[in-house]
Amino acid sequence: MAELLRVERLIAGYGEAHVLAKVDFTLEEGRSLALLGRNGAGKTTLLNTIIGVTTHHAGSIHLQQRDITRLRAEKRAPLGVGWVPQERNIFRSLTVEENLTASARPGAWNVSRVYQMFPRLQERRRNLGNQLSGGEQQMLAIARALMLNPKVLLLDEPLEGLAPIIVDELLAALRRIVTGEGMSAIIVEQKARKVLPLTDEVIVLERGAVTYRNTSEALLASPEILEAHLSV
Ligand SMILES: Nc1ncnc2c1ncn2[C@@H]1O[C@H](COP(=O)(O)OP(=O)(O)OP(=O)(O)O)[C@@H](O)[C@H]1O
Repeated sequence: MAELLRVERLIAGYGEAHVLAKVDFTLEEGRSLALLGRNGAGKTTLLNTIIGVTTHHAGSIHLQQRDITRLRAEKRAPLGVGWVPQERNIFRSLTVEENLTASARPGAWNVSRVYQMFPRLQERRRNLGNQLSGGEQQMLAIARALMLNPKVLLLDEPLEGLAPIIVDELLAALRRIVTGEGMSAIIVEQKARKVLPLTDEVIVLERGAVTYRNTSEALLASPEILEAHLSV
């Protein structure tokens, strides 16, 4: 399988502060990665560094062999870095459908395909962003990122703060997106047992460094390791 993303000896943070300490990992095309770690471990900082909004200190990031380490954030999205931030940056004063078409790029994902993935969004297509429930907003944030037809989708705690029934609905959609449609993805999550069943691989961050990597299946089968790294 072809290499999609390669992060090497990456040191990054905010201003002078170093949050990531020599992070290394690779992601192949069509594969998905769970990014786990306790609060403050640096998960969001790693996603922010891949999208290009932190201070780079050392190391490199390659997307399909292209060095994007020093590329500005706005140049990375068109190259295929799709981002679903924790705060779900939807346009609250636009309708669902306007949100979807506002920044769409041509490709396999279009409005009808994302409506198939999220039928609730089709039902709500004329509603404004601010009229949606938290779960619907999260679906819209993911759908908007898909409309950019990215090469890799970066999802920052997509299940956070949602009711259990919505969590299950979103997990089912994410499973279809990453396993059914073969979308490459990195999913940051606190709830390891929710995200491991739908990802191929996992890395655990502790104090900005990768302290564990394996297949998701292997980590799920090792409760003692889950406990040691994550206290879950
Ligand atoms: N904008 C910022 N400026 C300075 N330091 C920051 C900033 N954002 C985060 N940090 C610091 O970077 C470290 C890692 O935070 P980060 O948000 O990446 O962790 P996380 O693993 O995503 O945690 P959480 O699960 O709580 O979101 C923390 O010590 C945090 O205080």
